[in-house]
Amino acid sequence: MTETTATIDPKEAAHFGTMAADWWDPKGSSAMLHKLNPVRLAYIRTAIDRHWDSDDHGFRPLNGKRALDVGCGAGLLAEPLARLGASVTGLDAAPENIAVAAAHAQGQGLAIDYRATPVEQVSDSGYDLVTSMEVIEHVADPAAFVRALAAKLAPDGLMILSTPNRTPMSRLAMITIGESIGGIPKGTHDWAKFITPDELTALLEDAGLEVTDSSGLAFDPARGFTLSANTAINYLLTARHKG
Ligand SMILES: C[S@@+](CC[C@H](N)C(=O)[O-])C[C@H]1O[C@@H](n2cnc3c(N)ncnc32)[C@H](O)[C@@H]1O
Repeated sequence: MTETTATIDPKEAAHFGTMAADWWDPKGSSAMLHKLNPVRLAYIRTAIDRHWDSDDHGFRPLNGKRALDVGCGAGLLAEPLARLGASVTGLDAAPENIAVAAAHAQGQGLAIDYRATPVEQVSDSGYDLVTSMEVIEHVADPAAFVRALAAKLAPDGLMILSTPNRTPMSRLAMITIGESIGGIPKGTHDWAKFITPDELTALLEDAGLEVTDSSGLAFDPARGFTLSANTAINYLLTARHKG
């Protein structure tokens, strides 16, 4: 079993490790993440273009940039970041996910540095982009996790996080419906560990960052996930070093 560290809860790592084999199947146990991926990629792409004023970089706005995706699973976000030109490092608590991620990237001809290493034990830093999508609600110590993410971010870097809000609506959508008929494996979420935007903003500020943008991720059965002002279910935050 994966060891407990400041940020890794071994029970969470074991749970997600059981999902590794069908992670890339859009109808498999990670179906919800496949549904989220296009909309969060659109958000990230806009944030990148704004942050680096990269209109002129065309299809590869992350050329020459280093990206760190923490809690990468089997690489649903890491691979598009590599295609946008970044040199990508992906970390995950579940070694099974890292094995599937590495094999998948190789099959796609993508050179991604995948590691089953806790973020606080990564020795290099200075990443231009740090992402962690749908992860903080699964870590052992959210404050230590955010501090460790912040320590990896370059002085002018960009951090983007997404996570479920802690509201009656998120309990209904992500657990009551999501884990019964919504395709999310049972036991994936503990509502009490969900973090509100204000709580996450406070953790980021304590880690020396400031939030520069936020968006809700709303769901409706006809249109799927969309960016929205409504943060009741899930949301994205962009942050950078203060000052
Ligand atoms: C819901 S999945 C999200 C995967 C990926 N970020 C995505 O959105 O496609 C959560 C992932 O975080 C990983 N994880 C949980 N706690 C972690 C930690 N403390 N450090 C790194 N990865 C962690 C799990 O193993 C799992 O792969």
